[in-house]
Amino acid sequence: MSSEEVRTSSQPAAAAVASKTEALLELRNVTKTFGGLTAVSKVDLIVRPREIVSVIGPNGAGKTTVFNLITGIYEPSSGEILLAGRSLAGLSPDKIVLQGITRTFQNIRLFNNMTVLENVLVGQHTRLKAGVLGSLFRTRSVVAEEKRARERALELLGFFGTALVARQDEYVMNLSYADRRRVEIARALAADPKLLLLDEPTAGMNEVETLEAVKYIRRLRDELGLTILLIEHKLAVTMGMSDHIAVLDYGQKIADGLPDEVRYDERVIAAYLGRQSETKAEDDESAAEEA
Ligand SMILES: Nc1ncnc2c1ncn2[C@@H]1O[C@H](COP(=O)(O)OP(=O)(O)OP(=O)(O)O)[C@@H](O)[C@H]1O
Repeated sequence: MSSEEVRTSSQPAAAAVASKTEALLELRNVTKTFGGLTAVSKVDLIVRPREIVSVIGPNGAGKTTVFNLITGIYEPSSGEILLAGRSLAGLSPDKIVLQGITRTFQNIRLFNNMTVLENVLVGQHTRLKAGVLGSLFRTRSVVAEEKRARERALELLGFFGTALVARQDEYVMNLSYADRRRVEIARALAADPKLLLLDEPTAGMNEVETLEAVKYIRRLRDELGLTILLIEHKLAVTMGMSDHIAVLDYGQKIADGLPDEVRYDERVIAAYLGRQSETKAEDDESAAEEA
């Protein structure tokens, strides 16, 4: 698929005004080490409201670690992460969700033994007020809150059309891969985020499903006003919809710019080609060993 095919509707919208707008998310000189390994090294990143920003890079470049740092799964070894100017230091993942950051995962993480609707309801739990006593005695306010939560969950499923609403009582394990990705996004939306992190939202999808995903990611920004940071391996997808693209290699940010700037950046080309030739050399070595 060419980037032209993906770039079907709006051009990156926020880039023109980006330099004048305050950051929603800011990484300042963020480093994460695991023992002797530096997974993320002195990374700066700015994501402004209503931007779609991609983080790309070869395998092992540090992309997922950046997501885990933003969502509080890991603490930076040094540096700072701010949301709307406020540091997220020391906040647990739950508290970071309450600040307005939610995510999806590279390997879809849904509760397979729960229905589509129940999975989306789980996403709202951080926002529900019912305490233990209220839930036990099912007070009127708890019943009303549950009703509102179900309505909201159905509304979120409806964002993806009528198909998932019709299958609200189906176990998620019976859904197609593409539908499970949609349910995971609906669950992330249920916590009412400002910033949505999508970890490889089109992984495992065919070309038609990928184009569909590109459209709804744009709609998340255009209709729900969300800011989106995504990791994506399909370069045509990122090139077609990103306001800017940050490129990581061995934990360092080696480029950050408009799609066309990044596409022709010599360091970026070298990083991708370098890793490919490493992989090829490893393949050749193991083939030689096997022979
Ligand atoms: N919990 C951890 N403990 C030790 N090393 C880790 C841990 N998490 C990540 N790493 C290492 O940090 C580096 C960056 O990994 P990361 O998963 O962030 O890369 P990535 O760019 O997301 O890769 P991929 O595209 O393959 O998912 C790798 O060398 C990885 O082995």
